[in-house]
Amino acid sequence: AHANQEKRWVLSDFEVGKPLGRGKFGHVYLAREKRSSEIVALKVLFKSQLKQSQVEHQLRREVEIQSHLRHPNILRLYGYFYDQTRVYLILEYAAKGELYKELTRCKHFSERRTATYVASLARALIYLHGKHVIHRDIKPENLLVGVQGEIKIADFGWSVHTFNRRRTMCGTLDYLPPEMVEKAEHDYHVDIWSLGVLCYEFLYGVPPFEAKEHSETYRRIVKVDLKFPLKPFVSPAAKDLISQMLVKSSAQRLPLHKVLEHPWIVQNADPSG
Ligand SMILES: O=C(O)c1cc(-c2cccc(F)c2)nc2ccccc12
Ligand SMILES: [Mg+2]
Repeated sequence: AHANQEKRWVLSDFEVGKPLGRGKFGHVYLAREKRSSEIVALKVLFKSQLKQSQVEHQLRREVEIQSHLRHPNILRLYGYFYDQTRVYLILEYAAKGELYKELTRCKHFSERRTATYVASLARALIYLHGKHVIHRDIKPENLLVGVQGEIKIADFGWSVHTFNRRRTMCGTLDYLPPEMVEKAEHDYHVDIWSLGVLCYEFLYGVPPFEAKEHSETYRRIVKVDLKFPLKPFVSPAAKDLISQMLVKSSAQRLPLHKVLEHPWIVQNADPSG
């Protein structure tokens, strides 16, 4: 099935506005679809760059996966089109932008804000896993914030359907669980590990296994060298949840539905998400 391509989109269907950000393969612009006046984010990717980086298949997979997903905490992909030199993705516009910029500004988030984000992400991951999709790249850079402050998972570039699990990886190791850094087979439990890393980073402002050298981060991950700083203060209940997610054996990690039932989440997450 095509990515809900009932309609053949063309660039002239849109009024293109200010740049929202730039990624490795091109820029994202604010845009308005002329007929509906709908505001969207138009992600423009250069074919030359995509070819050079050999990610065409990954992009097609990202489009195929994301276009079929419907969840309040997953960024919508409405469609795509391409011309001679570029591929365009028509994406939901997340009005409050990139979460990592907010985390940098605030240094760290409160327990209530963190628990609300973690609960929303757990629900989104339950939905994703229910569709046999693992994201594999859950990190602040891939999280956006909607106009109501709700968190949205974006960038499905590394997501896969569970049957074809690829072991190639790039970028920071910080979020990868032991089985991925050890290049063992891996499954949807990887997203539970990354959610635990995120929860820690939201509360402390730094990821749990951060180190100067890649080799040191690798050692800390495979050893699950988890330490909780004295500052900022974080409740024992929060540490308990993190400790139950950052478990080396993937099958022993707290299942996502149990994350939603954890006392710290129940007591701190805003039900509206
Ligand atoms: O010229 C093309 O046919 C073309 C199509 C697509 C493409 C087709 C569907 C979905 C999607 F996300 C991308 N990506 C490309 C990347 C590099 C060079 C050419 C192409
Ligand atoms: Mg990304």
